[in-house]
Amino acid sequence: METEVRLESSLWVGIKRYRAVLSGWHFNWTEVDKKNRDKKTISVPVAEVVGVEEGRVEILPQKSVEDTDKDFTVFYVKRISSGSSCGLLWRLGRIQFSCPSRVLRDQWTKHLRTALKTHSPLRPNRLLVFINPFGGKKKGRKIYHSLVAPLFELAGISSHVVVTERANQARDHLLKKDLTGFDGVVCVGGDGMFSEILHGLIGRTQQEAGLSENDPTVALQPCPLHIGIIPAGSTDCVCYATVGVIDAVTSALHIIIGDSQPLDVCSVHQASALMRYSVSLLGYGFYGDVLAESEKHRWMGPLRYDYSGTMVYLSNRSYAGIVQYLPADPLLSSPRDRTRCLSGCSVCSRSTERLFRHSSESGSLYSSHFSQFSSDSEGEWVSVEGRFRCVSLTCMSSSCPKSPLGLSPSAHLADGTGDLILVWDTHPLGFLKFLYRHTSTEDQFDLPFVEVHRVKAVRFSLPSGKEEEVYKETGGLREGIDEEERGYIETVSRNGSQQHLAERDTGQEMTNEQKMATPFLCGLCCSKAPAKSVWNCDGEILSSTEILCRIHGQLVRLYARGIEDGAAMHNCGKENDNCQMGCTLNK
Ligand SMILES: CCCCCCCCCCCCC/C=C/[C@@H](O)[C@H](COP(=O)(O)O)NC(=O)CCCCCCCCCCCCCCC
Ligand SMILES: Nc1ncnc2c1ncn2[C@@H]1O[C@H](COP(=O)(O)OP(=O)(O)O)[C@@H](O)[C@H]1O
Ligand SMILES: [Ca+2]
Repeated sequence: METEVRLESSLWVGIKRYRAVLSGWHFNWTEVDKKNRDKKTISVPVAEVVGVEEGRVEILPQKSVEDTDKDFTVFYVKRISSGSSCGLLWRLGRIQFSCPSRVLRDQWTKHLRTALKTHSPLRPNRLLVFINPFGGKKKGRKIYHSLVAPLFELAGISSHVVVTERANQARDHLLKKDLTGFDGVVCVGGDGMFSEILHGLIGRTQQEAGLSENDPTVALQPCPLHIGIIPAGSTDCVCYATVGVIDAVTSALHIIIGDSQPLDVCSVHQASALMRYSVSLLGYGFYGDVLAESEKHRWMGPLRYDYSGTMVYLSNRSYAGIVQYLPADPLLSSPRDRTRCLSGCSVCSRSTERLFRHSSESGSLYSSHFSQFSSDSEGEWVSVEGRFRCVSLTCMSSSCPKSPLGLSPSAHLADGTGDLILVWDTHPLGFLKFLYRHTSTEDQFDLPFVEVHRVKAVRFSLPSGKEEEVYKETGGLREGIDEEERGYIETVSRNGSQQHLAERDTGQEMTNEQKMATPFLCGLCCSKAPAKSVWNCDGEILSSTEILCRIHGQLVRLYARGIEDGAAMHNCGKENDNCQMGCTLNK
């Protein structure tokens, strides 16, 4: 058995004397001064020590080392308030110690390095980095080279950097090239870039395991490589929802110390073919239309979503559909329980135990999920039919700066379930209220035309023979719709729209380009409205409307640890009541 590293001695920081202690999981130092009556100690978990260097080392404005033989410098993670959000910003802390002798200095550096290896075994040595130079505000390259690369260098991480020249280059690289020697893959970009990495890594892992991604009943193999995200995109939802802030330095530090956050992934199938994977937003109706519209305005950068969101809202659409879902165990958690999935979440930990227990019992990590798709359990499916403003499925909260608590504030990152949000057709002001609540702590599910279900799988199809009907423009809509009434609110066929819709329903799927050219906003200027929307799958338009989705628990791992509750750590800099971003949820 390995013996516990313990070291304690007097050290100097400038002209002040400190008592420094390395024991168990912590390294701490306390000023030895009569005035320091309350014995203020700085304590750093060994796992959060970024690096230990001999001499007096500076890294800004550039790295310099003053090679003195009695000094050593410790770099560590320091937390600061992020201002508006509850997650905490991480910064590089630095302290230079002087020892009475060189022997003691060498003892300190040796012991600290040994402790570091023991307490954070997932630190990467070698990373494969993909930079999308065109994501978000087109600052990916600058962000990586000025903020991230110097930290990786300090931590002794070697990286192979690929600046992409086309879409899907990163995905193809991961599917085909030799990945030996890499501990993780880092993407510098937005949710679209993350999605490429996700597809590449999941695909590669299944190829090597000899598993078919097309079959929704197959228990997919979890990916061995970790994914790091340096946010440089438009929405950056995956980063925000797993770290709590959009900040390149914070994310780089999570990568360096080898944090590990498992993440649920949803596979989306049409008939028996895999279409895509999704982690954040799989949305039909409003979110599909916003994406289709926004593609025409890419030049606007991140603003394209606000512009298109407003235009699509004004076009006032709803769509008919049949949604079937397989509910998750209601005893484990609920999307309305007003808890939040934070760092160290107990619901997710129990889920890990459950998955591993099944794995040791049956030999396959996810084989317990098999039965859910067998014909015996078909009875468990629930089916609803009607007209929807939007149908959304998310495997996690999907919080982002636009919506700091997200699409489903109580969703869990790694519990093996997703939240299905059904927004039935309603009055435009009702829908605006629903959207607006995403920007505050007000419960967007507490509206009579909204339902949320925690699910393991979802099917969506179009009602047969209904596809030529359009919504009748009556003043009869209201927020409080009865159980029996909502669903089939009166619909009517119109001559003009029949022709328009028939064009879209000839049985041939349109290409993405055709879809983007579809006049989504025709509702603004004429009465024609398409019968179908499109699916927005993490920012990509799907080419099919009728789909089957299945959640795969903890299929990938990120270099992250979930959102740290700033208020709970007394580090947020704000009182609970003053933190707008939902700390109050945990009261
Ligand atoms: C009235 C204000 C309403 C604000 C409503 C905010 C809801 C935001 C939910 C966002 C969930 C985000 C899930 C993440 C999706 C991303 O994977 C994906 C790709 O991101 P990438 O381009 O960075 O690669 N992003 C998206 O698909 C973008 C979806 C964004 C929808 C934003 C809609 C803004 C709506 C503004 C409506 C305004 C109505 C005003 C009426 C007068
Ligand atoms: N070099 C490139 N040229 C064009 N598109 C790219 C390139 N690299 C990546 N992409 C694609 O750009 C899309 C958007 O990238 P992303 O980084 O998510 O930015 P944003 O958040 O602004 O959408 C992704 O779907 C990705 O596949
Ligand atoms: Ca989940």
